Amino acid sequence: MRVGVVGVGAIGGTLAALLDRSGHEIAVAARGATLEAISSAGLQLTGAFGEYTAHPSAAETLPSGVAYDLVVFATKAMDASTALAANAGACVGTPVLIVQNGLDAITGAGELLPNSRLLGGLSVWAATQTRPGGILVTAPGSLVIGPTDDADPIVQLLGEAVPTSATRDLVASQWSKLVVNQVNALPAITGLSVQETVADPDLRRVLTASIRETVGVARAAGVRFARFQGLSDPLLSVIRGVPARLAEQLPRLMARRMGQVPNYGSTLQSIRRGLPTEIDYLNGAVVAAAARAGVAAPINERLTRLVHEVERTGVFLTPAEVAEQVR
Ligand SMILES: NC(=O)C1=CN([C@@H]2O[C@H](COP(=O)(O)OP(=O)(O)OC[C@H]3O[C@@H](n4cnc5c(N)ncnc54)[C@H](OP(=O)(O)O)[C@@H]3O)[C@@H](O)[C@H]2O)C=CC1
Ligand SMILES: CC(C)(CO)C(=O)C(=O)O
Repeated sequence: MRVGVVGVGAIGGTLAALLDRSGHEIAVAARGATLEAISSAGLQLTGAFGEYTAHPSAAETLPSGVAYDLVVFATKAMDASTALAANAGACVGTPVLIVQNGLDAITGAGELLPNSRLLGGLSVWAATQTRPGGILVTAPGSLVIGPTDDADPIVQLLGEAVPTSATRDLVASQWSKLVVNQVNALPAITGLSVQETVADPDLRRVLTASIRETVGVARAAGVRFARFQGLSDPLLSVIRGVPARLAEQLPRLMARRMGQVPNYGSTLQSIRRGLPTEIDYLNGAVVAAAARAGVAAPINERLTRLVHEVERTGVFLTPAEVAEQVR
C-alpha cells in the first residue's frame, strides 16, 4: 500500500519507519533539517520497536496526483491546520489519519479536507526525536484510531506496522488520553522526567490534583471516558472520589507502565528545542471545557500558565516552587 506521512518527528517518524519496515511504499513530508537528514541518510528508528533505517521518498509536501491508500498527519496540534492545508492536494478522496493528543485532531479538519474520510489517532507509545531524522522509542505501545471498528481496512493496514485497535467513540478515548497527558505539564515546568515527577511527593500531589480536576470537568461536560491505557470510566470515578493520598496510586501506576527509560513527554521535548508547546491543547483544553461547562479548573489553568512561563523564560522551576504555586 502507498502511505503518505506528514510530520516526521517522534510519532510520525515512528509510524513512517514501521510502515516502511512492513513493506509499504512510504512518502514523507518534512521540512528544514529533518527533510535534509531523511533525504541524505534516511529515517533511523531505535529503541523499543527495534533498530531500522527507512529510506522513504521525502519532500516539503506530499506530491499530489499520486493515489495514496492513507495519509497520516502527526504534527503538534498547533501546526496541524497549516500542514493539512499545504498537503490538501494529496488527500483528495483519501482516508486521512490525524495522530494528535488533545481533543481537536479531527475537529475543523473537515473544512480543510472536505473530500477525505477523517480518522483521529492516539499513540500509546512514547518517542523522542533525538536529532533530525533520528527517532528513539522510549516506551512501546499501540495505536488507537477512530471513530471506526476493528474490521476497518485502515486498522488492518496500520496493524501490520504497530498494534492497532479501533475506538467507535473517539471523543471518549481522547478524554482518557487527556487524563494520561496530565503527566506532560510538570516535566515541562521542572525539566524532570515523568518517572521523576511521580517519585517526587510534591509533584505527585499536584499531578493527582490535576487528574482529579480533569475528571471533574469531564463529568460537568457530560463526558464518559473510554477504556484506554489501563483507565476506565468507573476507575476514574473512584480516583476522583477517594482521599487524595489513595488517588496517588494512579500516577504511580501510570509511571510504572512507562518503564525504566526516562520519559520526558512531548511537551518538555518542545521546550528543550526552544519551540512553542502544545499545552493549550492539553491542560488548556481542560480549562476551555470547564469554561464551556460553567465550572472552574484552577489547577489546569495554573499549570498551563506555568508551562507558558517556562516557554518564555527557559527557566525550570523546582518541585518546591511548583508546590508553592499550585495549592
Ligand atoms: N512524542 C510522544 O511520545 C508522543 C506524542 N504524542 C502526540 O503526537 C503528536 C505529534 O507529536 P511528536 O511526534 O512528539 O511531535 P514532534 O515535534 O516530535 O514532531 C512533529 C513534526 O511535525 C513537523 N511539522 C510541523 N509542521 C509541519 C508541516 N507543515 N509540514 C511538515 N512537517 C511539519 C515538525 O517539523 P519541525 O521539526 O520542522 O518543526 C516535526 O518534525 C502530538 O499531538 C503529540 O502530543 C502522542 C503520544 C506520545
Ligand atoms: C503519555 C505521553 C507522556 C507519552 O510520552 C504522551 O502522550 C506525550 O508525551 O505527549
